[in-house]
Amino acid sequence: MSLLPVEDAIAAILARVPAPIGEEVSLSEANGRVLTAPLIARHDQPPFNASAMDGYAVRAADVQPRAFLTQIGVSQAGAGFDGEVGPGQCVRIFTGAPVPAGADAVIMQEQATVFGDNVSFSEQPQPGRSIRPIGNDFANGQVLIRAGERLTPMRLSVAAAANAPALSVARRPRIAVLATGDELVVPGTPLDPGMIVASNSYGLAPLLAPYAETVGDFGIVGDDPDQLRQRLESVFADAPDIVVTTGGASVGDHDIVQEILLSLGVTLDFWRINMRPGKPLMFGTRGKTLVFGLPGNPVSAMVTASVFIKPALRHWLGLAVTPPAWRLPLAAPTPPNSARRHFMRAQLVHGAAGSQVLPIFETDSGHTSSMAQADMLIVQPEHDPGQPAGAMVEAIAVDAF
Ligand SMILES: Nc1nc2c(c(=O)[nH]1)N[C@H]1C(S)=C(S)[C@@H](COP(=O)(O)OP(=O)(O)OC[C@H]3O[C@@H](n4cnc5c(N)ncnc54)[C@H](O)[C@@H]3O)O[C@H]1N2
Ligand code: MOO
Repeated sequence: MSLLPVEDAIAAILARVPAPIGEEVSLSEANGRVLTAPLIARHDQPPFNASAMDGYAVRAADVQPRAFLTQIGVSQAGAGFDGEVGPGQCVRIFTGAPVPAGADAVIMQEQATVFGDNVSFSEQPQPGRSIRPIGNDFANGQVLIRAGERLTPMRLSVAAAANAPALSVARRPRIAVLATGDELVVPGTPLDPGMIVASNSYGLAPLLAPYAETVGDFGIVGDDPDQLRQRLESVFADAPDIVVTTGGASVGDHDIVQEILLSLGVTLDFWRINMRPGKPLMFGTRGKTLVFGLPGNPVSAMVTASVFIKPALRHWLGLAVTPPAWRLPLAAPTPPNSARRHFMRAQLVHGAAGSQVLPIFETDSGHTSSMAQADMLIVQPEHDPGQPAGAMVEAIAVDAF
């Protein structure tokens, strides 16, 4: 049986992902979205020379020890001083207020001694002192956030400062999730003999949600061909962009997901990857809909979603930068690997030696409690002989977007 290399599978998936489509959203709805058009400044920021301190706007050359300047007015944020500061004069000014014409420095009020309208200063400023010059932050026409970048709270703050009420961001896919298996019951159900709680969808939905417009949970369906066909028909009738099934992906007599998908018009691109866990992953398309058939084992489902669906979703959104694979020293040795690439559960640990990655030695793809401890997946190459503690290894951060 030939197994597809991981890179080939990712390439095959990315080739099916459509180009990003832009939609306008208001700033308050844009967090986490990915820009499809650059954010370009439409004005200089600050829009005027602004004071960085509460104090006095002065002509720097006029400030001499024991000399008094005459205060001729006040400039406050939102209400600047209209006149000009002449020789021997100063203006009371507050943080963020426009620096009046004639003044070329601001002295903070802690350095001032005031007698009525006369002010002397204990500091002799250089021109430009405590002034934020016009355009110092950004200039009209400057690209502030590029297309393909994800909006974060800090970037949204800049977008608002640039006076953009709405942004063009990538439309997110609508995702449908369906669990298959006769043995499955929803969480909270008393377990009859042979039954298993269906957990996969509860991990997959939040894993995929940050990239999705919606993640619809189509529940559990048994391994009966007619029921599975009917349920998948109703999934496709909802016209999702991406369908994710779990279970029934392997070669057993009840593993009928592939057969039913094919009968419903899905074209299969591949089935079975040279990896563990997650070997029986299948991927295809039905019209414009991408279809991922994940293995039922819970660790296999979460690992294949992380390794294959996440990159597809990033590509869908037009994200320009793929997250760098971490290179971290091992906190403990790894055992030799088989011919399949191993995505090894691991923990990120921080100690005196810095950050290290600690392998979790559980390899059972049904072992959920060890998965719950993992915040990294060490990418162990095919036929890797095993590495000593301290060796640098590649790892994927489970929570990385
Ligand atoms: N003869 C072979 N048998 C198996 C092979 C193989 O190559 N030859 N591959 C194994 C591998 S690797 C995997 S992975 C599994 C994948 O099997 P399926 O995708 O067909 O999954 P199921 O048989 O339906 O379930 C496997 C396991 O996971 C539990 N499960 C299923 N769905 C859920 C769910 N939603 N939540 C929680 N747990 C779930 C299910 O009860 C089973 O225990 O096949 C191997 N077999
Ligand atoms: O690949 Mo299966 O997911 O190892 O158990």
